[in-house]
Amino acid sequence: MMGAFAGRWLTKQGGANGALLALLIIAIGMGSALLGSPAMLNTVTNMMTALVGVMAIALFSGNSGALSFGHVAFMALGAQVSATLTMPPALKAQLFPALPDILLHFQANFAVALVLTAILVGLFAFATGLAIVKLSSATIPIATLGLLIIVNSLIIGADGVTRGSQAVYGIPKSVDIFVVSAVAALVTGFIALFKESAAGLALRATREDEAAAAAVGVDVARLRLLAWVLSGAVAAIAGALIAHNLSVFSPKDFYLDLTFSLVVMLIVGGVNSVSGALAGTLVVTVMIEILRRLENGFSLGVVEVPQIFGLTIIGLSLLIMAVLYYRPGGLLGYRELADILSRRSAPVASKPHSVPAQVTQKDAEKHMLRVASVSKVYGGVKALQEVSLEVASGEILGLIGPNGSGKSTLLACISGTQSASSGSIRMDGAELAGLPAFAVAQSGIARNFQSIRLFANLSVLENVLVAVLANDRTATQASARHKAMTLLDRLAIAELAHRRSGDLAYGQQRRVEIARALALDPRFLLLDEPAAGMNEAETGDLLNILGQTMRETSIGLIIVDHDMPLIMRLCHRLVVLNRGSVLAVGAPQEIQNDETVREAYFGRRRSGKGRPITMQQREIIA
Ligand SMILES: Nc1ncnc2c1ncn2[C@@H]1O[C@H](COP(=O)(O)OP(=O)(O)OP(=O)(O)O)[C@@H](O)[C@H]1O
Repeated sequence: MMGAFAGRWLTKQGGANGALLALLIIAIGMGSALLGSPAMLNTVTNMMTALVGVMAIALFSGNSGALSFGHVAFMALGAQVSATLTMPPALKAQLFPALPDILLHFQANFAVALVLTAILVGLFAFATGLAIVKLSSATIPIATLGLLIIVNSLIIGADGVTRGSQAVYGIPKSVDIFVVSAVAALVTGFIALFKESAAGLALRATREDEAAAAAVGVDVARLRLLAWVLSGAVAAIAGALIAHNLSVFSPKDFYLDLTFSLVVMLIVGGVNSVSGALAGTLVVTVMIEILRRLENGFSLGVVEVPQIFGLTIIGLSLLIMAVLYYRPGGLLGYRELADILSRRSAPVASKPHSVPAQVTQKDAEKHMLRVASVSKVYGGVKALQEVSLEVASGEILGLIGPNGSGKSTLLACISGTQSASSGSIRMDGAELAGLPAFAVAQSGIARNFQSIRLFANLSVLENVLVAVLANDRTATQASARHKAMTLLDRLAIAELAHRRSGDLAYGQQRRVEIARALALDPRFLLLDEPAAGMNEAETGDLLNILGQTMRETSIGLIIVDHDMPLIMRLCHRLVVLNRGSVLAVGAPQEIQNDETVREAYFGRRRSGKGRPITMQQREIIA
């Protein structure tokens, strides 16, 4: 159990990057303790507490792609809770008159309080996260800002137990440069590990494309909730560190100003990189120190510049605008310290593993996918009307029909990307209609998308790894990598494994998408125009790959394509859709000679209604 857990969490890259960043943080902390002036020591201590807050936001926002303005609320709660847990009862009685007796008399040391604070605020994050993770990446920032405002108001309102808007003082001073450096190093190392873990990788896939991630079996909401809770607990630790460093705080210390500074640090360094979060914190801290000194007025030789009110905040605003304009990905973009030190701007290709020929075990068991009377209505558009079809293991079913006849909609309904308005979709008797896309994928139905939807900023290997890890809970990172490399080798793209998938040529991207779908070990594969945009040679290669896959596995395939020669050569049976209904079903030769199909196409042409028939459609009626 522990072995499997570690196998999914620990990666060489995450470990190396985490260790490097942790060492750097310890070096900065120890360097300032040994060599720095008291003022510098103070600045570095404050920077380390801010760093823990920045890392908390990086954990959620960097991996999920949804920016949070609400984490300072968890910091406020962290400060409040750890102060309450550590202060002497007599002082608590004076400051918090309405505090329940049990809390009044409970007094823990800092280490115990820190753990309890992380757990309690983590539970609060869980409760709030249940709603927040259901929102889209575009609406999460505003919802999290709302959370900050609500928590701030609640803290001020509950003055009997929080001291309201007044300062809480007398908090034991338990934090020095050594404590804060150790905590910051641990937190940063943990977040670097999380980023490369199975959960972190899947979360980064959802950042790139939620629908595509769900289609390979990733439960987006569950992973976002995990990251939200972990990051809430880390933010609470940051708040506790601030309280026990300064010994005093008030709610205004944990509000919009701090939120703005932390978000600036994160964006300046690069929200998608843990090393970037550290770099941003260093750069912005130095800048704040300089601007604060200049804010009170300074001399430029002959010219005396007077006090400039708000210079610090103006400077930070200009900095963030400049970074967003010149380097939208922040100083480090997607790069990590470990990549930079090994001089890799992007990971380089490695030799593929020696791989067995067989990817998926040939399954003796026969599976059936049955679509019965499925309809789909979009507003006033009846995209599908009472469509029924079935496909068996090992069968290749071609789904053809004019543009807009409902082919993509049918694939979307089967895969759970869209929910059918009515009807039933059963695999081996189990109802799939109504299941979310990730559950349909996990039950054994894989798909590609008509317009390619790769996780563009992940490597080719990572694209496939996400799918392997999401569908095999027992897979370790090592075993999943081996399987992913095997699939890439099968698709003849193993040498591209470490390239950023968004940089590949169209035909190569199509192959990555198919490898990613096969990584689910699917019982049925739904391919929507897999040959679109490919030249003749690429289409021929694809045909060979699909043919070989079908020979070696028992996958049932539904393929949509306008490339009639490909459909005719590949498919055992064809279903023709027309205006959302099944027009004909039969062997390719029968369909070619089918009067209804011929009439439907001729009819459309003669009447002049609808779109003109394509060259490929002309072939079917030729
Ligand atoms: N999200 C949507 N909202 C509204 N209407 C939609 C939506 N998706 C598809 N439609 C409509 O449903 C009908 C079927 O579209 P669909 O994309 O399934 O056809 P298709 O056969 O796959 O076409 P093509 O061959 O061009 O890909 C069309 O009239 C289309 O405009």
